[in-house]
Amino acid sequence: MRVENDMTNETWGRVREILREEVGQNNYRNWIEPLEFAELEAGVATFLVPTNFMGNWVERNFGDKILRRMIELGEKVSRLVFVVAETGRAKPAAAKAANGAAPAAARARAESEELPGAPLDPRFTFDSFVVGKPNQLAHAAARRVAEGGPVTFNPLFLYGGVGLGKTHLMHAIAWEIQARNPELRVVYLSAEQFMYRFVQALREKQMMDFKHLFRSVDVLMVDDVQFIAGKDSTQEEFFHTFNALVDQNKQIIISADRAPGEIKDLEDRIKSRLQSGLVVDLHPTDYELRLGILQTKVARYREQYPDLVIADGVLEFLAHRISTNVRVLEGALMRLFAFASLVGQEITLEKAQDALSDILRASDRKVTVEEIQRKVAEHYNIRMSDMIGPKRQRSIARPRQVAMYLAKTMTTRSLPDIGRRFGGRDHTTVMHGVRRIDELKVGDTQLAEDLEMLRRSLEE
Ligand SMILES: Nc1ncnc2c1ncn2[C@@H]1O[C@H](COP(=O)(O)OP(=O)(O)OP(=O)(O)O)[C@@H](O)[C@H]1O
Repeated sequence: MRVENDMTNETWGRVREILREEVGQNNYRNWIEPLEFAELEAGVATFLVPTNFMGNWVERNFGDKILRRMIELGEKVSRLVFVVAETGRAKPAAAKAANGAAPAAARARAESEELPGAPLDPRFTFDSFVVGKPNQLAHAAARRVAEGGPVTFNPLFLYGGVGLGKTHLMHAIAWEIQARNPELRVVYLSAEQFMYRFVQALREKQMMDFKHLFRSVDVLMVDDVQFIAGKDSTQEEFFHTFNALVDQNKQIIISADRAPGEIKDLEDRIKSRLQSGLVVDLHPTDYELRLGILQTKVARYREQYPDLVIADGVLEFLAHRISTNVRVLEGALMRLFAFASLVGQEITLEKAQDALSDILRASDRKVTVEEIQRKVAEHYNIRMSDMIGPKRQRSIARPRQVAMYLAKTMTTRSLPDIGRRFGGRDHTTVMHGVRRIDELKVGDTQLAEDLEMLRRSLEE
């Protein structure tokens, strides 16, 4: 037994190192590092965790990964068990959590109480949320709710496509409320977790406890509520919880991937309840917001790694080329950071394109140069033949440059290739055109708007 445990301790050390790479530094610090390996007996590996919630969370989110890696390293393990450590043994996750972005009191509280919620991500605060046109309203509403005061919007319903910041905003609200009012019981969880807890309570005949727990919170936040569509008894319970809390004037915040009315298989009475407060959506990101997010993240990263050098134009290129989903954008940036730290060199546009070729391909909208030319010609009311013809007067040349610019930023075509498609022009002419538009758009808001509008309609 002793020998086996020593071996496993060593394996666990190696598994942790692999997971550090796999799940990222923040996840690692929050969830993996605080785990304490206890023993491996009869195929069951036991870990000590600071709280039940943490155990559940790790099991659900990282259990498979841990198990797989242990097996790969030769351990005879078939199951993981997470046991709450006696006080003072394992350290609470949040006390060691990432960059200190979240208020310390709130962190301590979130960990210390057995509320029925999921842990909050310390990175998701208002501080780290970049505001732009597409998310302005959602952000303002979230701020208002987080500031407390009389409950005016109930529920606050946030919706939007994948990776646009719904979860981030919800966590930010939770952190802020807890920082302002540490005595409030704020519970954040996904609709899936709500169902999981509900089913567990049913199975273990603890419905009274379940009801009591959920009705005793001050702020309830349920993420991805579309998940309960079609799940009748969970919907029913959710409806009752919702009503009980609203009756007590407790704040409810809900998110989903679409507007309440568009969630299929959701009971009408729930739809109408969800619509009864404030419904705001997070629009797909635009170029400016994407660039803002990239710049903010690079600035943060540089605080830790001042040696990072990213050439001019790289972030602009990414903001142009990567889809509206912020998660993909972040993934690309993380890859660049990793790349930079490995090769220790400046990240040029070329290197970025190289390192991110798969991501760029995946988010390639496959717009053709010809489509761009047509769209631009239509927009500026010039003929296609003029777009590729020799005329040089400004009323023709400027739209042509706009089209060249869009061709360069929206397709993977090289400059000579683009030149060929513009009536056999030289690549330096294309380069000049692209640069000219790049310069002009800074001071010329009309041009900037035209570009955005054209891009959007080409992306559709
Ligand atoms: N405006 C923003 N500023 C900074 N980071 C952002 C912003 N919007 C999104 N992000 C980041 O993008 C990632 C995805 O965001 P989040 O998980 O909140 O998306 P979501 O809308 O909940 O997506 P899903 O529908 O997949 O649940 C997160 O890491 C988040 O921090």
